[in-house]
Amino acid sequence: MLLTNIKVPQEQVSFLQAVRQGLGVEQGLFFPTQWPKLDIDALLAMPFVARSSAILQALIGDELSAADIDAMVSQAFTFAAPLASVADDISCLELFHGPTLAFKDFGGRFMAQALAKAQGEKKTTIVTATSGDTGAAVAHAFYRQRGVQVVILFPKGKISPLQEKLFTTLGDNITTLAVDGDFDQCQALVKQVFDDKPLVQQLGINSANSINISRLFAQVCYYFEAVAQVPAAKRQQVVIAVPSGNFGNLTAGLIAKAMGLPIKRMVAATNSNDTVPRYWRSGDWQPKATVATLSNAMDVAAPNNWPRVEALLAQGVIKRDAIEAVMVDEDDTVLGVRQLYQLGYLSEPHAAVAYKALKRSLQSGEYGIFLGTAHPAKFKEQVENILGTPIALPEALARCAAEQSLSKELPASFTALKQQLLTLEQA
Ligand SMILES: N[C@@H](CCOP(=O)(O)O)C(=O)O
Repeated sequence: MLLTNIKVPQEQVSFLQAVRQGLGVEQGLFFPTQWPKLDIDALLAMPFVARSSAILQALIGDELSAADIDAMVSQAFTFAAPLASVADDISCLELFHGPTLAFKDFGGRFMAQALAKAQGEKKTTIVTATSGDTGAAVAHAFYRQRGVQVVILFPKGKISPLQEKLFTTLGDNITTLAVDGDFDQCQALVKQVFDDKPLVQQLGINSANSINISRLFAQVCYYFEAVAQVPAAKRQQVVIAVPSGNFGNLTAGLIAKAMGLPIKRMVAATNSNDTVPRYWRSGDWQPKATVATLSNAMDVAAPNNWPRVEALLAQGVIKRDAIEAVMVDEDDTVLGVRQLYQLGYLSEPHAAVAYKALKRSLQSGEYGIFLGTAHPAKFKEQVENILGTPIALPEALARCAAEQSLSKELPASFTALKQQLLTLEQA
């Protein structure tokens, strides 16, 4: 399967080249122009890992053997994505049963497998920006991997304390930089690194953000797993609400739909950082300064993956009415966490945003799924404040909670970042 640079379509690369390179020229994202059509009923009858391997084989093509892809998926997807019933015809797809308790484990771990195939042990420096969950997933997926240095940029003081502890306490080949700025500045810095060609060459620069297509392909698989768990009689009525920040998760769902998965509608749920819902209404792309919210991982003003959504629309494989864009403010987020708790379901602000957006969108006869992108305990303080009840820590969080953060501070400046990267190379 060839991937095309969305900005510079003459640049076309294979899957492994896209994995190796990360970003195309002029900061263009790689994306396929065609989508494989699959036998959906046969796929939905398969177990998760075997089905995911079949999906990824169809997306990647014959550049990797079926046996290789099987092995990669078996190594990466070692945890489940269960659908938890919350109310009549509403369920939460729980994507937080991996090692870092967030949906990013699917993509981060699969990318580690894909990069090993693409690069072997060739020296690589993975520069990644996080607004909360990507950082930990990437750090754990590449921790102590030979030949790989990971540098994670996060907005200082703007992610939850436990999200931060999960990746800033590891050390070894994981360097973490607390940037004096917001997530968008961190992401812009990562992209700027790709523009410095001598630096890219010298350090073997890559990114494990959803910039890298392997991250997104992996995420397509859990949408199939969601629909596979819906009662057969309801499968043509599925509406999925996605807590959206950088819009990789929504893009992965739309890819699944483009491949034939019966998803009636996708609801892009944002917090008050509502560039997309405003754009969807007005046609004006007007990112505003980021505001800090309870759902901090979605505090993104200029979602990186939006050009990929536009590409799917331009390809004609996704119709405009298949996407609804809904903003959920802070009061409604709090209400969502409380209402879910009253229904007997412990949740957290990101899932609550998706739940509230789903409730606004869902019509009679439809079956609603909202994505549970992170474990509630990652937002212990916020959830305890909202519910007034103590939240127990799973082992992964309890282990790192007491450890010392090893982060260094960094101004939001490319020169300062470059200096850090070069210092790391000399160490
Ligand atoms: N919400 C993300 C931001 C980075 O998104 P990515 O999908 O491009 O890695 C986070 O939690 O870090």
